[in-house]
Amino acid sequence: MSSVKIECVVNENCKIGESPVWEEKESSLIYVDISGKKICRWNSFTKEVQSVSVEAPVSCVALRKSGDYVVTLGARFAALKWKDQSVTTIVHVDKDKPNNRFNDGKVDPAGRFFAGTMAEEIRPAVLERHQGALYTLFPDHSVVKHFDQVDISNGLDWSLDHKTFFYIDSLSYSVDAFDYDLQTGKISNRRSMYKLEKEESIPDGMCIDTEGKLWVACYDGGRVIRLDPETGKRIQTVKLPVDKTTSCCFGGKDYSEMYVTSACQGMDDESFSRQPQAGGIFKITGLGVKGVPPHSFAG
Ligand SMILES: O=C(O)[C@H](O)[C@@H](O)[C@H](O)[C@H](O)CO
Ligand SMILES: [Zn+2]
Repeated sequence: MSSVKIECVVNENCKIGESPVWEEKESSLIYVDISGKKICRWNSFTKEVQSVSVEAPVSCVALRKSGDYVVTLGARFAALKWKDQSVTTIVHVDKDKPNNRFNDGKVDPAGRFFAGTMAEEIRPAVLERHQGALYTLFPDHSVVKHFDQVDISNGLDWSLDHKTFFYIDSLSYSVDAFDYDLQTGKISNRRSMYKLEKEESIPDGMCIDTEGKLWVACYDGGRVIRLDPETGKRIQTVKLPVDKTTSCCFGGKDYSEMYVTSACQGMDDESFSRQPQAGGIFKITGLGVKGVPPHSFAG
């Protein structure tokens, strides 16, 4: 554990960096800046960042089997063609709630795109409560709503045996588990797996490693924590040089590096001058554990 190293690989101040995804064929990390309204791609060889700007908050990006990407843009699922810099709407959700937008999302092991919504924030973590819901976009472009009454729909991932779905509604300060049916994409039997401690602050994005342990980025906690779903205990804490750590994924060679996104929106000048890398992308090496490659949307 003493060989853990943290490096800021993209020293640009995303307003809300989110949704890091490793794209093996490009040796790149893709991610979004939600309120910066752009999708970014950092090439790990050239160290260059390319980006596509869009006209609404873009809260997550995922790979697509046919190539290119799917994103959540405002309250829409949309297709992104990188070369053309074009986005086309697939489905619009929460039409009765014009103040809602999508937040975090991820593709399940069968190629379905899960993403949840929230009311737009007045300032970080302050918003109209219970306005969000969790949705799945199926490969045939049909949409299912799993539940509503969500505050801030956030991190999600699946267990290695695909029998459990892990999910975070940030303002519950809990990492929850559901039974997962990979055949149908249905979730059931919600329970809390881990309750955050006060200093860990707000649970945000998360990912699973090859030992089946969960890594959760703690917004305002300046850390990622490693949880054991079997025991419901925290087994490791890795602190970062910024407080607003938003999400994490594994990438790089054999998925042995962890990438962490962060935010600077809502910081005052004083805290920004103390944390000039706020909103940057960080690479953590030396964790001694690998991650699982991301799945691609099958539609
Ligand atoms: O990054 C996200 O998932 C949200 O879009 C953010 O707004 C933060 O989670 C939120 O501010 C913390 O409560
Ligand atoms: Zn998030």
